[in-house]
Amino acid sequence: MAQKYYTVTWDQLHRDSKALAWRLLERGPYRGIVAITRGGLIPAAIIARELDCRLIESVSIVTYDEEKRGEPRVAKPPVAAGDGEGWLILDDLVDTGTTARVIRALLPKAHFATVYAKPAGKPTVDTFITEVSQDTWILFPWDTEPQFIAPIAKSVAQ
Ligand SMILES: O=P(O)(O)OC[C@H]1O[C@H](OP(=O)(O)OP(=O)(O)O)[C@H](O)[C@@H]1O
Ligand code: HPA
Ligand SMILES: [Mg+2]
Repeated sequence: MAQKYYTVTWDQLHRDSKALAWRLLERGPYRGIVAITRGGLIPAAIIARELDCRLIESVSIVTYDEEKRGEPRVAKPPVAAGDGEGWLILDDLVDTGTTARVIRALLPKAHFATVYAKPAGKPTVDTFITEVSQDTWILFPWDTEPQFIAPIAKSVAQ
């Protein structure tokens, strides 16, 4: 299990994805967007809207079972993006870079961007917005829900 958690709200994800769209705008236009499912789907939808891009391809790469990393499995390869020339690949984050290396091998000429990045994955991504430490687990809004938290005075040892 990770040592720290970094909770991302829907609002924050929307803002960070828009910040990424601003950065990607100057590198465009793009032929289309490749969303890495599932985590890349929501950033891809937000960024496609901002970049006015209607052509969305999906690639399914399964690397984790909750916080446990396994061998990456391509459950659905790209069918429409050729060698990636002119295409933008989007994912929610790079952690170890395992998923990124698989997608780069499939689409070597595409631009690869993520909203969040950890140090080990940073060299595998072309553009990202926010970095968190390697021992931090990012909790995305689709993995969480608001719940009761005890008052600070009752949760620390007196
Ligand atoms: O840099 P890495 O160590 O490869 O980790 C990053 C990948 O792991 C997560 O996907 P996951 O395999 O959990 O699948 P999901 O997107 O369907 O949840 C995340 O969405 C990235 O795609
Ligand atoms: O920090 C993370 N959060 C959510 N999913 C992930 N997949 C790899 N690393 C992470
Ligand atoms: Mg993923």
